[in-house]
Order: sequence, then structure tokens, then C-alpha cells
Amino acid sequence: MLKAENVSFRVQDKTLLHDASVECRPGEFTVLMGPNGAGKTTLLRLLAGLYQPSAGRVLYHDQPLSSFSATELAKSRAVLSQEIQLAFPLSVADVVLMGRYPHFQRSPSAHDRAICAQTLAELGMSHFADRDYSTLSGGEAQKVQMARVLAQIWETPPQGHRVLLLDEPVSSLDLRYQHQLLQLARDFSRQQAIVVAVLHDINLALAYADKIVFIKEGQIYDTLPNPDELTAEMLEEVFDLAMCVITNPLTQRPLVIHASADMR
Ligand SMILES: Nc1ncnc2c1ncn2[C@@H]1O[C@H](COP(=O)(O)OP(=O)(O)OP(=O)(O)O)[C@@H](O)[C@H]1O
Repeated sequence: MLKAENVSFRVQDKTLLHDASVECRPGEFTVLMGPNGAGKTTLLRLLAGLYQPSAGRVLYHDQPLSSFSATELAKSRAVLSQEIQLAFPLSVADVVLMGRYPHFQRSPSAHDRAICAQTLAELGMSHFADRDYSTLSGGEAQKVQMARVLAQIWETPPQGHRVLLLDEPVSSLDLRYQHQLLQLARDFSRQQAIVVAVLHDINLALAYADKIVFIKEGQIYDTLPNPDELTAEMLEEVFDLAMCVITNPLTQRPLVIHASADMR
């Protein structure tokens, strides 16, 4: 279990997140949603241990996240950030291999390379292995970064569960790959991994999330353990848009349609 207990995060005199509590369980795909600047990335980075809470605590397997060493964490917790810039030229294969850095000393084993080849294949990117990463399109680069984080936590550690934290992982992907990547993330959670993703598309969240956490103005507005119970009223409050929840004729699941705030 990965758990935030009453966490707050302040920078100088500004509170970016206030008193947030969330529980992310193995086997579960949790989605964080909310308006721009609400605090989603801040919460994800707190869950990752990349930020230290100003108040409250983050627990991983019932122990403070801060009690784990960086190397220990890197073997079981991977983070896909929004913008990734490389300072020097690398091939796609080398970028994916970066995910294996916590697992080898001087040079990667055949096993490390095999895992990287497999994750690149999972993302349909094998044929890009030798390409200069800097020449990739935004969507291609996003798929390669997903292959990198999957390679990092491909194997379950002897104790505990793997944690995959994804910040807007489909922002550059076409519709088909948005579904493919989220399917992959959900399948990954089903191997008893903890998966948390920040998404902006409520319909994708509804299609893939086991739990949706809504964040607004630096606070958790609501947590929906069953996304099918989503109401238009709640969405209107969070996003300040006119919303309607209908049934998707293709899936028979809830589908959200929206219009400008003037329609409310
Ligand atoms: N280092 C910082 N100093 C001051 N303000 C910051 C800092 N980092 C983030 N913020 C502010 O904190 C707020 C929350 O940021 P965060 O990145 O968590 O939002 P978000 O919900 O992920 O937004 P988006 O949907 O736009 O990505 C924003 O208003 C942001 O400008």
C-alpha cells in the first residue's frame, strides 16, 4: 500500500497542497484529476518521494517513504514525469536502458537488455531502438519514456509491490495509443502493482480507473472508489463546466459530455 496521510506541501509562503489523504492499493489503478494548477503533480511527486511533505507523511508498506534509500526506491518505484529533456544525444535503446541503471553496476547484463527490448516491444517501438531519441515526435518520445519506466520496475522486488506513477502519460498520444497505454497501465496494476496516473480526460479516467481522486485548489475535493458513481453535479463543481453523464453506446459505461460554463 502507498498512502498519503494528511500531507501538505508548502513552497515559501504558498501552500500547493493542503491536508491530502489518499490510499493506493496493489492491484488498483488510481487516477488523479482536476483543473490546471490544482495540485495533481504536487501530490504525485509527494507519493513518489520526490517532494518531502511540509506536514503529514507518505507511507510505503507502512513505513515512511523517507526511510527508504534512493536506490531501494528506484528498484520498485518508477515515475514518468511530464517533460523530459536530455542534455546529450542518446539512442532510443539507451534511453530505455536508463530505466535499468538501479539494477546494474558497471554495464548492463543480457537480462537488462532483454527487459528493455521487451518493454520497447510492448509499446510498439522496437523498430526505433537505434534512432537518436532527440529526433522522435512528442508521441514517440512519450512511448519510449513509458518503456523506460516499465523496464525500471519490470520485476517484482522480493518484498513489496511495485509502484508506477504517471504524470499525464497520454498527453502527446493519438486516440488509439491513449487507450493502448492506459490498458497497459491497468494491466500492470493487475500484477499486484500500485499504479497512479494524472489524467485530464474524464472519459479515459472512467474507462480505466478503479478509483478517481479529484483535486481542486490544492485540496482533495472527493475520492470516488467506484467511478461509475460519478455525477454531473460533482464534475461541474470541480471543473466549472456544464456536464452531463450519459451511457456510452459502445461500452454501456458512463460517458461524460460537456459544454461551456455559460450552459450551466
Ligand atoms: N516551486 C514552486 N513554487 C511556487 N509555486 C509552485 C511551484 N511548483 C508548483 N507551483 C504551483 O503550485 C500549483 C500546483 O501545481 P501542480 O503542478 O501540482 O498542478 P497540477 O494540478 O498538476 O496542474 P496542471 O494540470 O496544470 O499540470 C500551481 O499553481 C503551480 O504554479
